Amino acid sequence: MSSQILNADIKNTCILNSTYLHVRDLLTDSEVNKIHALFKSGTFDDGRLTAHSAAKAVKSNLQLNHQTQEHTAIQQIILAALNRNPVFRNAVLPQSIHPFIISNYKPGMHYGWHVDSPVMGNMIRTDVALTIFLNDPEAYDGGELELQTANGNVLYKLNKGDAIFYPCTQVHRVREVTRGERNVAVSWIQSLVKETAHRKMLFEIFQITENLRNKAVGEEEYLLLQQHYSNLLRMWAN
Ligand SMILES: O=C(O)CCC(=O)C(=O)O
Ligand SMILES: [Fe+2]
Repeated sequence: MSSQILNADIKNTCILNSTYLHVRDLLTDSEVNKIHALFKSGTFDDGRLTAHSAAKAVKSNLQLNHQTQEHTAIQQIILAALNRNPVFRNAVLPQSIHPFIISNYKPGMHYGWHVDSPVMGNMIRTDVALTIFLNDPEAYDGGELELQTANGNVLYKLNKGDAIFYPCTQVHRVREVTRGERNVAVSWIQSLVKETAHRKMLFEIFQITENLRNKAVGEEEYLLLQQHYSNLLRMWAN
C-alpha cells in the first residue's frame, strides 16, 4: 500500500515512511525548555522497575518517578501538545494513552532488543508506541531507536520536540549511549482502530477529504466520500 502525505498542510509537519510517522515539532521550544527545567529537579528510578520480566534483563536506563509533581507537569504539557495536533488525532485515532515514561540514558545505558507488552497499565492494548525526543541529537552519541522491519532495520534519532509513532508489533531497541545523555518521553496508545493498515487507509481518505474541502464541499461526491470515511471508521472502531 502506498503511504504518502497527501495534504499540503500536513506535509510540512510530518513524514510518513511506511508505517512510521515522524511528527515534527510536536512540542514547541518553550515546552521543551519547561520540560528540561522540570527534568532537572526530578527524582529518577531504575528503569527496570517498569519493565516486564524478559525486558528487565536487557533494560538499563533511568526514569522520572511517576509519583512526583514534575512527572505530572511534564505529562500535562505532552498531553496538551498531542491533543492539539491534527496529524496525531487523525493518523493515530487515540482511544487511551498510557502514562508517559520520562527517561534518561547516560553513557553505557541502552535498552536491548525487546517486544512491548501487548496490554499495559489499566488494560490498554498497545497498538502504537511513541517516543518524543527531549534533547538535541548532537548532545549525545548512540541512543538511536532501532526497529526491525521486513525491509531491514530503521533508526530514529530525531530533533528535540519531534516524535516518532510506530506499530507496537515491531521488535526494537535503544542503542547504547556512548557520549552525553539521551532524554525522551515514551508511551503506548490504544487506537480506536486496531489494524495499522486500516488506520493508514483512514488517514489517507481523511487527507483527500481535506484537500477537496474548498473546491468540492456541497458536491454529491464529496458527501459520498465523507460518508464512506465515517462508515469505515465506524466499522473498524472498537
Ligand atoms: O526510548 C525509546 O525510544 C523506546 C523505549 C522502549 O522501547 C520502551 O520503553 O519499551
Ligand atoms: Fe519498547
